[in-house]
Amino acid sequence: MTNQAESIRVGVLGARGRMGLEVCKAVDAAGDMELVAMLDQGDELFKASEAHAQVFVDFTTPDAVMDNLRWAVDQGISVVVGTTGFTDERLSQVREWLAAKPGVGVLVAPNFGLGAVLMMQFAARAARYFDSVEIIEQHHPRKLDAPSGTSTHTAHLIAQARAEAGLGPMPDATKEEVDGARGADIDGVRVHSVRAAGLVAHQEVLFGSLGETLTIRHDSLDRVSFMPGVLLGVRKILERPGLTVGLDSFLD
Ligand SMILES: NC(=O)C1=CN([C@@H]2O[C@H](COP(=O)(O)OP(=O)(O)OC[C@H]3O[C@@H](n4cnc5c(N)ncnc54)[C@H](OP(=O)(O)O)[C@@H]3O)[C@@H](O)[C@H]2O)C=CC1
Ligand SMILES: O=C(O)C1=N[C@H](C(=O)O)C[C@H](O)C1
Repeated sequence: MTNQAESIRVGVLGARGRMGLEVCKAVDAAGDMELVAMLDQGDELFKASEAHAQVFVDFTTPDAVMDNLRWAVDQGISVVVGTTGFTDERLSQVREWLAAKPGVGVLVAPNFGLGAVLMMQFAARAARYFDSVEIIEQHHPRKLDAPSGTSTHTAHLIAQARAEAGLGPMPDATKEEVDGARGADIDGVRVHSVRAAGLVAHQEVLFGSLGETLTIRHDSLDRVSFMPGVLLGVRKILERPGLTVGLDSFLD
């Protein structure tokens, strides 16, 4: 661990998990950060305030993340969140907590892969030009949730772009003979979740119109792919009070 005067003091929640382990390594290797707390299931959160963490990074579970956030915001600690499960209701709740703590920032990013952020931006841009669009997300089989946070966020962006362009429902005469055969319906966009050994995190957005298709695909082949985005979030969150959703505005 480094200990420089200017270092950002970082605590990691979910530190023994797949992402948490990678984040601990990345923070430890970053010259401008100090890894001051590594906490996982069963550890007491107060240890992070004793360690004077300025920023928490949370990669835990959808069940755990809200309690962690509540605690951190109350303590005046900013948080970079990768954990999934953020509904509009949850985001409103976080905004409410932050309203009482004006200097504190929370970044909730469905995907920290820079390529994945671009994939979502490209999909939102393409959405107005095509009659049909479906999302196929593919992940490792130990993932706890489906559909993925990334696919849900992409579906919201696409639905918003289609609505702004005045597009109606997509053409689809299919009667679903077996429940789930057509995937989940998220804001009118079908999302198909694949889970298979060997995969890490992958997503295709398939657009179609008469006589043509466009496929936008992103692959995270290793969890190191998320680290530049996580470190960027840690560096910027202290200057961004309030709630930020998605890494996009941190990349400008
Ligand atoms: N935004 C992004 O770019 C990415 C987001 N993710 C998301 O991040 C989350 C974590 O993924 P992943 O690392 O693969 O999952 P893991 O299951 O490998 O890691 C989660 C860790 O959090 C621990 N944990 C559970 N509850 C608490 C708690 N209350 N306090 C502290 N730690 C706790 C778990 O312990 P135990 O196992 O004992 O329960 C586990 O060690 C998921 O929601 C995933 O979708 C993943 C990759 C990228
Ligand atoms: O659980 C994962 O692995 C991932 N979760 C996030 C999601 O649900 O979108 C981000 C990435 O896809 C990896």
